[in-house]
Amino acid sequence: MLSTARAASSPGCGHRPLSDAPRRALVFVPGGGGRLAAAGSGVHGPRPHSLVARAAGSSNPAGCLEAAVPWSGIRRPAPPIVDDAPLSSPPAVSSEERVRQLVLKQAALAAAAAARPPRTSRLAGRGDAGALDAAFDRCGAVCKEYAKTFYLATQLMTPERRRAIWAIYVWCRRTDELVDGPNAAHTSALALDRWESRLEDVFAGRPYDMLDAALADAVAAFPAVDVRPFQDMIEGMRMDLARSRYATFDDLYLYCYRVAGTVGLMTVPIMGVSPDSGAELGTVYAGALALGVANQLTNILRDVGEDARRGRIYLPQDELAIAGISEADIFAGRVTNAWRSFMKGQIARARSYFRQAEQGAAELNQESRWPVRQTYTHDILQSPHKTKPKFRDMLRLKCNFFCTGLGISASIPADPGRDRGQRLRQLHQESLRSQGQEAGGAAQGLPQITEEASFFAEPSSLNSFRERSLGRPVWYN
Ligand SMILES: CC(C)=CCC/C(C)=C/CC/C(C)=C/CC/C(C)=C/[C@@H]1[C@@H](COP(=O)(O)OP(=O)(O)O)[C@]1(C)CC/C=C(\C)CC/C=C(\C)CCC=C(C)C
Repeated sequence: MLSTARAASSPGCGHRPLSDAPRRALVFVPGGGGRLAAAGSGVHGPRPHSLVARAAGSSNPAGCLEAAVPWSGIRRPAPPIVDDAPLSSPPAVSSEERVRQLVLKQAALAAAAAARPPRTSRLAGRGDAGALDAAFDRCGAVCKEYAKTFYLATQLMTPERRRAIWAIYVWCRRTDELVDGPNAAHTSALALDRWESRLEDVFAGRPYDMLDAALADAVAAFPAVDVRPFQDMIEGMRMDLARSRYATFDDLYLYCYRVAGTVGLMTVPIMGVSPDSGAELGTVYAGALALGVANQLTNILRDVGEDARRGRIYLPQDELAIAGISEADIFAGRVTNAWRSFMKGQIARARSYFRQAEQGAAELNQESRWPVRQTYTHDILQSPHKTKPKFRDMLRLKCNFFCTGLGISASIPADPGRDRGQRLRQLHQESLRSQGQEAGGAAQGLPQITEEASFFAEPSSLNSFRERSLGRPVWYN
């Protein structure tokens, strides 16, 4: 989400009251495509005007993409054209349905690519292996710096897979930093256009710097990785430049797909599906999409207060209106019964996406499951109506923690692997002890999202990534 500097200069951040809206409780409809319904009525409130703002301009259209050392190297044939209508066209069907269709196409493309022989033309084969190794090492170092537990978990993967995942992680983080990092105020729509054409060059085997070169090598090694989710993530960043309100959940869903669901589509072809899986590839992809959406929704609920302080509200306006919550209430951080009940519905919705994600995660290659589960943030979603952990919850947490441990050993096929698994588990514990609040939720001391907490949590404790990136050398140039 957007940085303070950008949000402050971003138009469309006015505080528009919704106070004349009817007050109604919203309940989550399981299996209802993420829908919340007004209790006792199938009727939704009026759809408020969309407060779409124009894209923020910048005196520095180059943004922060200029400083890298050019790289010449591998060629990858142009990626297959995906003939989906652009997701920005007026919706005849819901965004959720259009994204679902796109995900199924991605799964079909991946299946077709997997049937082709592996590509051989790689940078590594051209005498650049040392430089390429250094590029991947750098990606690993960035990943370790920003997401240590996840980085440790990737040690379970084959070297080729983990290098590719690191390269994708770094590309995603660079992309996010364009609108959310210390230099975000300099990111214009033009800078994002240039970032996108640079992405196309990466997929065409013309990387611009060493981090791009790692990605170019990764996508050459895993031809089922398609450019579309990468382009869609950039589109998500464009949404962040252009708007600060979301009229409906369907609008917000599109944003969540673009900035987070895309991560799943980028990475499933690398992680691979278990040979024992009987599931359709589409189910696995749908789970991957759901995990990104679930994590992003959780992120949004975690950051309501922080975003509001930047004039931004990533909550469906029609649902706020039905709940009788005004923008003024949000900007003032008013915790009313209406707010609690609203949050209860939002938490239930996020949880439902986590449940769907698990159906896909269970089908992945065993060595990929733990790394994936390290990215779940569901532990910070408190059960509704509980602000203090009860004995039952503590027991459940302990069980979760124990099961994570079992997951690790179960993913180790042979004795040497078992030793490696034990060592990894030990490293994981050490890293948790030393970091205090790395990924993984309640058991590891993350701030909890209750129906009210997101207003009051200290911003500085909420976002370790962003905090850690400030005041450091800007590695993503
Ligand atoms: C195991 C594996 C392959 C993990 C993927 C790791 C990866 C490539 C992560 C990239 C994450 C990233 C940097 C995304 C950029 C956009 C962004 C920042 C999205 C938000 C992440 C949270 O970051 P943060 O707390 O820093 O947020 P702030 O911007 O600072 O506010 C997101 C919430 C998205 C995270 C989404 C995922 C990690 C999705 C993971 C999905 C999979 C790995 C698919 C799993 C497959 C199945 C079948 C379930």
